[in-house]
Amino acid sequence: MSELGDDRYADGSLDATARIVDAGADSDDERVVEAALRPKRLSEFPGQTRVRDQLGLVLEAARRRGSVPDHILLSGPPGLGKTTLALIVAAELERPIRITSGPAIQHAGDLAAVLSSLDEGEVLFLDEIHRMSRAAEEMLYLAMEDFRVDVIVGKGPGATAIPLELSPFTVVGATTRSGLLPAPLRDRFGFTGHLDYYDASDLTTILRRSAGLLGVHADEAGITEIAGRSRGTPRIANRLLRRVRDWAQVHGMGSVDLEAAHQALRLFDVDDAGLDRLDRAVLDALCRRFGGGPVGLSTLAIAVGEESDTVETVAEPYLVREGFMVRTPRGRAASRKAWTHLGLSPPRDLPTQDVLPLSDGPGRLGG
Ligand SMILES: Nc1ncnc2c1ncn2[C@@H]1O[C@H](COP(=O)(O)OP(=O)(O)OP(=O)(O)O)[C@@H](O)[C@H]1O
Repeated sequence: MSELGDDRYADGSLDATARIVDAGADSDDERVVEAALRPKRLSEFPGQTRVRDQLGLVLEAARRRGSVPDHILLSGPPGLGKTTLALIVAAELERPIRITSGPAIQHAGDLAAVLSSLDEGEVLFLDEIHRMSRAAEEMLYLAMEDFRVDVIVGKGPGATAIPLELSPFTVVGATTRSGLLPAPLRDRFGFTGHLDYYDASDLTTILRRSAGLLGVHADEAGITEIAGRSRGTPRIANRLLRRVRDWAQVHGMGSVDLEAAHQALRLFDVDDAGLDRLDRAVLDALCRRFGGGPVGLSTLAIAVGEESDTVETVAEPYLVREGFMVRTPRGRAASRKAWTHLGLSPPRDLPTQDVLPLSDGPGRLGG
C-alpha cells in the first residue's frame, strides 16, 4: 500500500517496465516483486473479463470524447488486482497517477492539498477508500462532482469558506469493504467494478507469465498444482510460486514441478484445498470451540487471535464462497464441508444442505 507522497507515473514506457521487471526478478522484497509482476495494460490482464471489458469501454469512450472518464470504484477481497487496475487506468489514459490511501487522509486539509495539486486529467488512486475520515469524505463528494473544494479559513463564527476550483481528474477508489462506503460517496462513482476470485485457468495464465518474468522454469503440473491452491488470488499464486521456486532451488533441480509444489506447499502449511493457517484456525475454532456456531465475528476473531477486520476481509469471503462457512443472522457457522475437511464428524442435527448466504457483502451482519 502506498502512503501519501508515493507518487508513480504510469507513462507506459517500455524502458521503465523493463527496469522494474529486472529489479523484481532478483529481489525478495514483496513490494518490489509485486510491482514487477503487475500487468501494465488491460490487454495483458488475465481474468475478470467482465470488469475488464466494461472498464475498457469506459476508458475508450472517454478517450474518443477527449474528456476525463467517470470516477471508478473497484471493490473485492485483497490481492485480486485493484491496485494493478488503477495503474492500468492511468497507463491506458496516458496520464500520470497519484497514489494515496484512506488511512493517510485523516483531515480534510490533507485531501485538499492532494486535490489542489492534481494536473488536468490526472488519476487519483485512493486505496482503502472506506478508511478515510468523515470530513475528508464530505470534501471528496463535492470535489468529485463539481471539481471544487471549499477551504475553511479561520475558526468559530469568523470562519469563512473559500471555494477553490480544481482541474478535472478521475478518482479510482479501491475497497475491500464496499458495504462500508456511505451511499453519497458510492453514488459519485460512475463505474463500479467488483473483482471476484479467479478460476484455476486464469491463475495458470498468471503463473506462467510470472514464472517467465521471474526467469523460473515451471512445468504445467507444477503450475496447475499452485493455481489450484492459491485461494483464487493472484497475489497468493505469485507468492506460492516464489516459495516453490525456493524449494526447487534448494532441494530440487531448480524447476517448479509437481514434486517441488507438493513439498513447498506442505512446508508452508497450504493444504489441498488451498486453505492456509488462518483459514484452518477459523474453521477449527468454529467447529471445536463453538460446536459449529453460529458465533459472532468478534468472538471468532478473538478465538483465533486476529483482528475482526482480518477475519472478515481476508479469511471469510473465500471460506464462504467455497462453502466451508455460512453467514447467518446470528453469526458465522461451519458447514458440513468444514467438518469433513478438518477430519471431524459433523453434529447429527447439521442440515445436509447449507443454505443461507444472507448478506450481499462483508459488514452487513452483526457480530
Ligand atoms: N489479473 C492479474 N494478472 C496478473 N497479476 C495480477 C492480476 N491481479 C493481481 N495480480 C498480481 O497480484 C498482486 C496483487 O495485486 P494488487 O496489488 O493489484 O491487488 P489489490 O486488489 O490492490 O490488493 P489490496 O486490496 O491488498 O491492495 C500484484 O503483484 C499483481 O501483479
